[in-house]
Amino acid sequence: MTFDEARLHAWIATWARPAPLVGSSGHDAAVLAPTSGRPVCCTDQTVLGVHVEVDVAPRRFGAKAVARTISDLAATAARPHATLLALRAPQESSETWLRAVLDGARRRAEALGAPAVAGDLTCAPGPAQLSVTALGTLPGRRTPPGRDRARAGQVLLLTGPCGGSRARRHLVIEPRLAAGEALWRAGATALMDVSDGLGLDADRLARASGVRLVLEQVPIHRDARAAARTSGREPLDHALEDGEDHELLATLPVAAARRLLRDGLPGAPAAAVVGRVEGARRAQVGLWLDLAAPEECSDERARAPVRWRGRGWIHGASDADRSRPNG
Ligand SMILES: Nc1ncnc2c1ncn2[C@@H]1O[C@H](COP(=O)(O)OP(=O)(O)OP(=O)(O)O)[C@@H](O)[C@H]1O
Ligand SMILES: Cc1ncc(C[n+]2csc(CCOP(=O)(O)O)c2C)c(N)n1
Ligand SMILES: [Mg+2]
Repeated sequence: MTFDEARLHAWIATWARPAPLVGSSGHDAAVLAPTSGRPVCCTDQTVLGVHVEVDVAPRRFGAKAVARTISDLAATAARPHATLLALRAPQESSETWLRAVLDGARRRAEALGAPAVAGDLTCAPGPAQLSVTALGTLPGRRTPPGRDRARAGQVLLLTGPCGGSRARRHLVIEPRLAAGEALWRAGATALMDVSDGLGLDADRLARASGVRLVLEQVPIHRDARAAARTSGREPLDHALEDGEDHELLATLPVAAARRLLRDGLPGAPAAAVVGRVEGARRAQVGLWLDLAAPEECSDERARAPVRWRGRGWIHGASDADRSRPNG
């Protein structure tokens, strides 16, 4: 069997009723029970050949699409509530494959606390694509976190090591939901997930906030060291440029960061303070690296931070100009 919307709808109708849904299943739009907290929403497209290899296991495709969307809720300190799944695939896709994509997505969504409440199916030539919209809630009244809210004097915290995600981790993303909420409650103002590369995303955070972000250490994932053995690139560059780590970057007061790390950040045992936030004139805004260990640097000038000039993932950029997004 190939793509047949009617058959797929009939199969979807057999799914268990999702908890947040109070309206009719299979209706034009899903009506949900009221929730406490402020509504939060985000959406991400996951495209075969762009975000996953074309021969990916279909359940993994579905699961990744959901997890990477929900990572944006984690980056907002929000609690997941529901998801919508929009699948587009070519006619020749087997029904078994299509069902597996949707089932992988549905199960991951359920496990992350955001059952799939609605969606859409489209048959069209070209690569398959699953677009996931997530709804969540932000508790309390505190100002929401924003990538534009880093302030001079804060420190930069990263929830885990980066790099080498393509080997495996990008398919099994663990959104840092508990850590995101704990960071925000502890006083983090800027929060962001690392999807396009630690360097590029930290640079975006710095520019959105109008500050100079100084990275003093880069926790390198063992997958980055493994990737470097065959890529000819440094493990540090893998950590700064690979992306799809889905760790959180946060800026917060130093005392709050120390307290959180002492008590343990939930779901993020390898979290660490990795840098500092400085006020800056316009020309200094962005990400800077200050990675030299003090004992290796008797000369004070050797410790002068250098501007980060690496690469990251920018859709539409060719390999040649994917770097230096901001001049
Ligand atoms: N088509 C669009 N319409 C409105 N806003 C958009 C559109 N595309 C992107 N944006 C906004 O631009 C900003 C950056 O988008 P982007 O998709 O890069 O998000 P991200 O969080 O950086 O990436 P990721 O989804 O990989 O975590 C977000 O605020 C997003 O909502
Ligand atoms: C087949 C294949 N090719 C390349 C990559 C790497 N990759 C794709 S998108 C992206 C950034 C995040 O995307 P977005 O900005 O859309 O959130 C990265 C690092 C992959 N995972 N699979
Ligand atoms: Mg994000």
